[in-house]
Amino acid sequence: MKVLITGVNGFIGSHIYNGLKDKHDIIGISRSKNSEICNQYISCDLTDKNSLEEIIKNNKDIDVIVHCAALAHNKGNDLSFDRFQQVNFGVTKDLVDLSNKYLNLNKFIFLSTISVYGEKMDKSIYTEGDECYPSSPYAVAKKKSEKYMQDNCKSSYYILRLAPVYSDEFKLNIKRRTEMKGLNYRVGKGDNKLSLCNVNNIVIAVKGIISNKATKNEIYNISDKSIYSFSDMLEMNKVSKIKVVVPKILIGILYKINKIAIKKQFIDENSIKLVSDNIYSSEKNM
Ligand SMILES: NC(=O)C1=CN([C@@H]2O[C@H](COP(=O)(O)OP(=O)(O)OC[C@H]3O[C@@H](n4cnc5c(N)ncnc54)[C@H](OP(=O)(O)O)[C@@H]3O)[C@@H](O)[C@H]2O)C=CC1
Ligand SMILES: C[C@H]1O[C@H](OP(=O)(O)OP(=O)(O)OC[C@H]2O[C@@H](n3cnc4c(=O)[nH]c(N)nc43)[C@H](O)[C@@H]2O)[C@@H](O)[C@@H](O)C1=O
Repeated sequence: MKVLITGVNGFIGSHIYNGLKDKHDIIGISRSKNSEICNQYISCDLTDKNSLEEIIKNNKDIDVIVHCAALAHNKGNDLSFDRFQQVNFGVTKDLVDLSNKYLNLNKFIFLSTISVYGEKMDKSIYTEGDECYPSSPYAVAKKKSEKYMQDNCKSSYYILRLAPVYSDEFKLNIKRRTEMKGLNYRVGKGDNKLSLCNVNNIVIAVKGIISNKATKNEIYNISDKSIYSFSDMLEMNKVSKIKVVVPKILIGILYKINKIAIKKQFIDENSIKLVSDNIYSSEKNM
């Protein structure tokens, strides 16, 4: 199969590349000039639709697209709503439109996020059929991409809603929940529960989809079978002997003050993430 991986130099794209490279012919795109891993690499800012169109026109034999490129991890200097729309929605839309126009595409795999469900204090388990209430610009753009794909993609599509992803080497999502200024911290007893996703499980899912083991035109939560407590995450990221314990009630008060007075989406979203259970079931059969 000829597979196009966008965001091939990124954390997840590079793992998918390594998992597929022995059996498939892979073209990789990212923004950076060079790729240390991908032989058939094209450097392209995907927001430049003309350049993307040239790439697609010149590779009409692409069978599968794995679309990983996005602004993730609050990266980049321009974090405006418009920038998330441009990169995280606009590029997905262009890729769908261009693949409809030029390719006889077999499968379009889109890396979405569990953030599309939105954060809720009083809800702890999220499954694919649940209503979505995305709040951050990142999540809004991802949800809009999902909808565009469902309404317009002519090939089979597969939407993967990833729980926060980690590997043995890359634990940013765990670090952010357990470490601040070089010190480990814990909220309350550390017993709140969370789904995480080992990057290898994404590679397994993508391989399964490419080898026709998944039902097409579906959305799938992708997460580890295990559910983790914040104390488990502290074990995965021990950086200091001292553990700062932040009382849950303090975060609860901040959450309430924010609702009434400060009204910052960042505080709302992240206080919910720290004091509630967030389980993204991956039990749906592929
Ligand atoms: N990591 C996680 O926990 C989660 C990730 N996801 C999703 O998975 C996908 C991959 O995430 P991850 O690998 O962690 O993120 P990274 O930031 O590591 O990788 C993102 C990739 O996208 C590329 N990219 C970004 N903007 C552009 C652009 N304008 N043109 C071309 N390439 C661009 C980057 O290129 P370059 O490096 O050259 O700048 C990079 O290769 C994203 O869609 C993300 O939303 C979803 C849920 C959780
Ligand atoms: C599924 C989802 O997974 C990942 O997102 P996330 O881990 O859920 O979200 P986050 O990184 O915004 O927040 C996680 C926690 O971390 C703290 N927090 C936030 N921002 C800073 C921050 O800038 N610094 C520090 N120290 N802590 C922070 C905050 O306490 C919060 O509770 C993404 O890769 C995303 O791509 C994705 O889709």
